Amino acid sequence: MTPALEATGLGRRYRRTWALRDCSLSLPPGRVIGLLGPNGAGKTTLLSLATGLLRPSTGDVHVLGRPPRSAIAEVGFVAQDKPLYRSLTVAETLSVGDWLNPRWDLALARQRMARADIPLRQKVGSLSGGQRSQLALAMALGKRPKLLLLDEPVADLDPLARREFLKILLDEVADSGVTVVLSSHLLTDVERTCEYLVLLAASRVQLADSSEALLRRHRIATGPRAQAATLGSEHRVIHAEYSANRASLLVRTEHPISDPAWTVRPASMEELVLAYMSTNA
Ligand SMILES: Nc1ncnc2c1ncn2[C@@H]1O[C@H](COP(=O)(O)OP(=O)(O)OP(=O)(O)O)[C@@H](O)[C@H]1O
Repeated sequence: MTPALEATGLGRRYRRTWALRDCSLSLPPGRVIGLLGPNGAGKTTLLSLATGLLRPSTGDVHVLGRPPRSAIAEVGFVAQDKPLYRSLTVAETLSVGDWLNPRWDLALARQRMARADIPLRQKVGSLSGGQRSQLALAMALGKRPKLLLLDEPVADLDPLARREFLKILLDEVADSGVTVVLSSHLLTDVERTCEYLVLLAASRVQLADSSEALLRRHRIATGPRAQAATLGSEHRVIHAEYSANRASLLVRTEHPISDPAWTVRPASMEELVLAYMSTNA
C-alpha cells in the first residue's frame, strides 16, 4: 500500500537553525496518526513541507505517493492559526470551498456546522476560537481528502467540543478511510485517538510506530543505582531518574530483562513520551 506520507532525509533549515533534520518516515494509510513534540520541535515545519507550503532544504517528501504540490487536491490542511476571511459569513466561506475544490461536499460541510450549532449567516470574525476551529475542520473535510493534516486543531476547544471533534475524526476515518495526521500537545487526546505516533524532539524524529509496538518495546526497570550502568550496557536506556541508591530507567528493548536485581513493569504512554521529549539529541 502507498504510504500516506513518506519522507527521506527530509530537512528544513532557517539560516543556521535546523527546524527539522534527517527526517525519514513512512506513515501508513487509513490511520489516525499523532504528531507529538515540545514547542519548536518541528511539527508545523513537517506539516508545511507535506503540504508543499515549504520547500525542503534537504531530502524529499511524498504524500499519497506524489510530490506535495501534485497531491494538493486530495490533501486537507488545517493550519495552526486557522486562516479564514473574517468578513465573510460561514455560508460564504463554505461557498468559497465549493468554488475552489472540484470534489467539494457542501452538504457534509453544512452538516458539520449544524452539529456544532454554528449559524450559516454568522460572520467568521464574530465566531469564537473554538467555532473557527470547527469551521476550519468542516472546510478541510468538505474537500473529501485522502489525507488530512491538522496542526493543533483542538487547542482552542473546550473538553466537550474536543471530544466531539476527535469523535468526528474517528468517524471520518471509519467512513472514508481518510488518513489523519494530528499534531497536538494534549497527550491524553492523542493517546485516546491515535493508533500510531510520531514524536519529534530537538528537530529530529525520536519515535514513529504504532502505539501497540511502542508500548511493547519499552519497560520501566527499577533497581539498585550501582547496577544501572550494567543494565545500560545490555539495553538502551532512554531516560534515567535516580533517588539515593535507587534508579528508575525507561528502557527500550526487544528482549526481557532477566536480571533479578531489577523490578520490571510496562511503561505508560505518558512515561514513554515524556522520556523521549526530554531528549536533546
Ligand atoms: N519562518 C521561520 N524563520 C526562522 N525560524 C523558524 C521559522 N519557522 C520555524 N522556525 C523555527 O523552527 C523550529 C521548529 O518550529 P516549528 O514551528 O516547526 O515547531 P513546532 O513543533 O510546530 O512548535 P509548536 O509546538 O510551538 O507549534 C523552531 O525553532 C522555530 O523557531
